[in-house]
Amino acid sequence: MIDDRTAPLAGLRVVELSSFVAAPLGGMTLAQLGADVVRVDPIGGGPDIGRWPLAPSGRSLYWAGLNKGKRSLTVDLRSARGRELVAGLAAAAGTLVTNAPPRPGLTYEELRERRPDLVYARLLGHRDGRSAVDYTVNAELGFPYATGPERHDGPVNHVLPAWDVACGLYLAIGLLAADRRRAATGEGRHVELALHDVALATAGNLGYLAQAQLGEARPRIGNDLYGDFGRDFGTADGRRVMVVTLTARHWRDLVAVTGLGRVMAALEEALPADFGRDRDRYTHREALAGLLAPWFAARTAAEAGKALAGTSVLWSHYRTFAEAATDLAGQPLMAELAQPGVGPHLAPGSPLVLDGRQAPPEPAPELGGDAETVLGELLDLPPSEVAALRADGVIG
Ligand SMILES: CC(C)(COP(=O)(O)OP(=O)(O)OC[C@H]1O[C@@H](n2cnc3c(N)ncnc32)[C@H](O)[C@@H]1OP(=O)(O)O)[C@@H](O)C(=O)NCCC(=O)NCCSC(=O)C(=O)O
Repeated sequence: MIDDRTAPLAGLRVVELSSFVAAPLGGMTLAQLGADVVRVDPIGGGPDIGRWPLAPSGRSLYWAGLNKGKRSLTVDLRSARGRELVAGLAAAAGTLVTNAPPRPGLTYEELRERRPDLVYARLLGHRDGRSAVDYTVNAELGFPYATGPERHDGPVNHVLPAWDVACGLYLAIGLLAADRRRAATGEGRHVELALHDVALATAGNLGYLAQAQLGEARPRIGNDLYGDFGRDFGTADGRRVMVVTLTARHWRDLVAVTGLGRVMAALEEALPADFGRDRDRYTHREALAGLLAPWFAARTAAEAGKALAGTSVLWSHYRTFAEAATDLAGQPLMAELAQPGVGPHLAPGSPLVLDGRQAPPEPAPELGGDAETVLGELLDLPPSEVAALRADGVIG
């Protein structure tokens, strides 16, 4: 159970009209900090209800993973009665988070009439309201042309939906900032965030867009680290190790552990170069990698790891998801979760550690499974009225 120490948002109620990654992650982040988050979906589920990966039962592991610790209500959002019910819930909760296109009766302007101090946080694709997903935003901004093997011609997509993740967290921050202001002044707020803006801001914050404006093309460099020395090496047992040096100390340690001090010193003198400097390590990365590769090739991954473990060098074995899943029991973030429809498995709680404590994972709700408690607590509806709404097809 989430306890007081790990639930600083206890008392905050949020209605979430969402689907896919970003907005559900924002809502889950709030729930993991103790907020009461009610996800509202169309009857039968939103567009993400069956999204892969699936459990053998057919239940979506993606949906279960992104909706942990929430309550669920399903409503006929196409009917005026259904939307009226959701508007009442949003007004009662006082806070709404959404990435759905606004429906009549559920726009900020309409809801604010009912609840003047409403905090309404909305994720858009683009600023102007056009839809977008991580893949399309990425394509628009250049990342797929800077990703992948050096001699590859076309774009390379990334499997990590980075903008969705960043947006979910930004959405939670924006909502909490508005809620903080509301607590001080009583004012509500309309918070908007666009997936495209988050990606554009990040590309700008990292200097990539400034570099392009100044006329320099960012190269595609495979698994190499841009601007310093980092790449993968093959080991004697056919595995691969990622090695990164970011400081002069990391580089000194890598040279020492591989016994290449004299060779590197001779190369520095001959070039000339100073491998204590990041730009020199980057410029001469092919030569450096060529000298280092035999050390890795002569060792198993375990032997290389054992030698590197005592140094400041940043490194890791490459593993598949299947391999990473073999030692989850040792991770303090993970705890056994009895997820209905999926069965017991190890799932992450909140990565935030508060006074040394972490909120463990809570199961995702059964779709539509909390109608009685949600409508009873937020709208004071007795069970007979909830049953009537269900009989009329207004709720699922
Ligand atoms: C999520 C979207 C791409 C979905 O595209 P849309 O064209 O809006 O979908 P459709 O109209 O075809 O949706 C079919 C029905 O589902 C309803 N619908 C659509 N989106 C939602 C959400 N978020 N929640 C609840 N219901 C929804 C929609 O009203 C329709 O209902 P009826 O009218 O009743 O039929 C877009 O809404 C969008 O760009 N949202 C803002 C940005 C965003 O969240 N992008 C995805 C991030 S996650 C991501 O990138 C990823 O997972 O990958």
